[in-house]
Amino acid sequence: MTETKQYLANLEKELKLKYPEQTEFLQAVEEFLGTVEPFLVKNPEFVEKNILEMLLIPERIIEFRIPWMNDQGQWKINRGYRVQYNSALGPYKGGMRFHPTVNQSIMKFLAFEQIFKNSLTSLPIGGGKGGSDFDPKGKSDGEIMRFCQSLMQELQKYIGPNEDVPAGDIGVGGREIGYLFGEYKRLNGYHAGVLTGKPLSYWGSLARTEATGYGLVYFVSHLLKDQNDSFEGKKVLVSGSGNVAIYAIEKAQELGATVYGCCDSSGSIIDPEGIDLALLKEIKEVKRERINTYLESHPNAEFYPNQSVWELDFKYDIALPCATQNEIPVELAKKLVTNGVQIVAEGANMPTTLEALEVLKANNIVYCPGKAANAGGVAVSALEMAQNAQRLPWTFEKVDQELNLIMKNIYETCRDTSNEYVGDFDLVAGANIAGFERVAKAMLSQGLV
Ligand SMILES: NC(=O)C1=CN([C@@H]2O[C@H](COP(=O)(O)OP(=O)(O)OC[C@H]3O[C@@H](n4cnc5c(N)ncnc54)[C@H](OP(=O)(O)O)[C@@H]3O)[C@@H](O)[C@H]2O)C=CC1
Ligand SMILES: O=C(O)CCC(=O)C(=O)O
Repeated sequence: MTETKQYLANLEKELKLKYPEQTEFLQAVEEFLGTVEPFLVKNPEFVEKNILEMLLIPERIIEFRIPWMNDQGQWKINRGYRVQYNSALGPYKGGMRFHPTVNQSIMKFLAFEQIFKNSLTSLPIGGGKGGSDFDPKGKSDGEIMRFCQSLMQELQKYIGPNEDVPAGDIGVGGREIGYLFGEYKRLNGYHAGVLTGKPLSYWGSLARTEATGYGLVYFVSHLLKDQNDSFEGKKVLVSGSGNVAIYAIEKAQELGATVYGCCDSSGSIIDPEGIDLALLKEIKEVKRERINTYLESHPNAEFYPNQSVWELDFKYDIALPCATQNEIPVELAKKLVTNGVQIVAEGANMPTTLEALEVLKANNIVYCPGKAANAGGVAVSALEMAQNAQRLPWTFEKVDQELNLIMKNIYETCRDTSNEYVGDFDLVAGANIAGFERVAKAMLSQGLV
């Protein structure tokens, strides 16, 4: 084993001993450390100065309780988190997730990945993430509002337009950001730039709602262009049916693909005529219903209860996982292979397990890691911050054009960096090394802080 490999193995071993229960965090770190050796060999100063050990420890983790009252007058308590992981490149930036599975391991993995994602955008944003184990499903508007207000009572002490700028993630969209913003304003005055993903009537950015899904499809379209190919005529499946999934479907359809299926946590639908996106938006964005209600208007579609789209027997070209972490374990990766998939591009954060990734690699399936492919959302959040600071809203076309350029740049950076350091087309290594390089240089020049 080379000295650098040994150094990396020791870092990983120490973390495993310290946090054996933080499986998602350890997984994200293992994937990252497994790819950066060629860069460290060429740039030994980062090993000498122990930048990696510093990078692996979050600058700060804030954990707090969130008391709130339900509609029946009962007292409820949830846990809240904000992981302020790394501020070498700018204020901490990353979403808030409301989901019952949220714990410190999930928060840390998301914030860790966010550092490199944000770095890849080339915009001035550090890495952070937060959320709560609160389950928004089945809650009334009043309950959501009271919960968000209580969360912000505590979180407001730690955030600000130049300190830490949260946004949405699973379970947090425009409605929740609105309630969070209102409470921050009541306590601190009007600071438009303290949150992104705001509704348009008060300093939200046009195209932020669409940005992650559109950005994902732009990323893949630049990859396809490199292969003299395009989305035209491609068969696509998407997991999830939330913000990222819906706008990935919209852009893929616009570019000529047919998206046959998507899902939520209750099951999957396949529509042989292609997903009716207007109906899906009505079900998910307006009525907040379960996905099987799609069949009321499209009886020719099939509903597969409790099955993810990746479990189905269906031939398609492109898989866009847009639901959650580890939704593609090894057995489903094998299923993707037998279903004839050629490209897997992640809208979700870390939806593919490490073992599943090996299966995809072994079968020469092009794999686009989330930290590169889903960076469009946070990139447009940074553009929202720029608009808020300028006090000028940009047009949809301007933001969308910038987004496409940013995704092109991220794709090309990952491709070229992997060629330079690995001598191969490996977008995981490319994303990790290019994302790390910018952060590491900033950390080195800022000294021991
Ligand atoms: N929003 C953004 O800008 C960005 C989001 N991402 C990532 O994209 C993914 C989706 O986020 P987003 O669309 O915003 O979230 P939403 O809450 O809008 O949608 C999430 C979707 O995924 C499904 N889902 C979530 N958890 C599970 C689960 N455990 N099992 C099965 N299905 C599940 C949900 O189904 P159900 O409603 O039934 O739970 C829903 O359809 C996440 O991984 C997020 O981190 C990445 C970059 C930016
Ligand atoms: O827009 C943002 O700041 C957050 C986006 C996010 O949470 C993510 O990229 O995973």
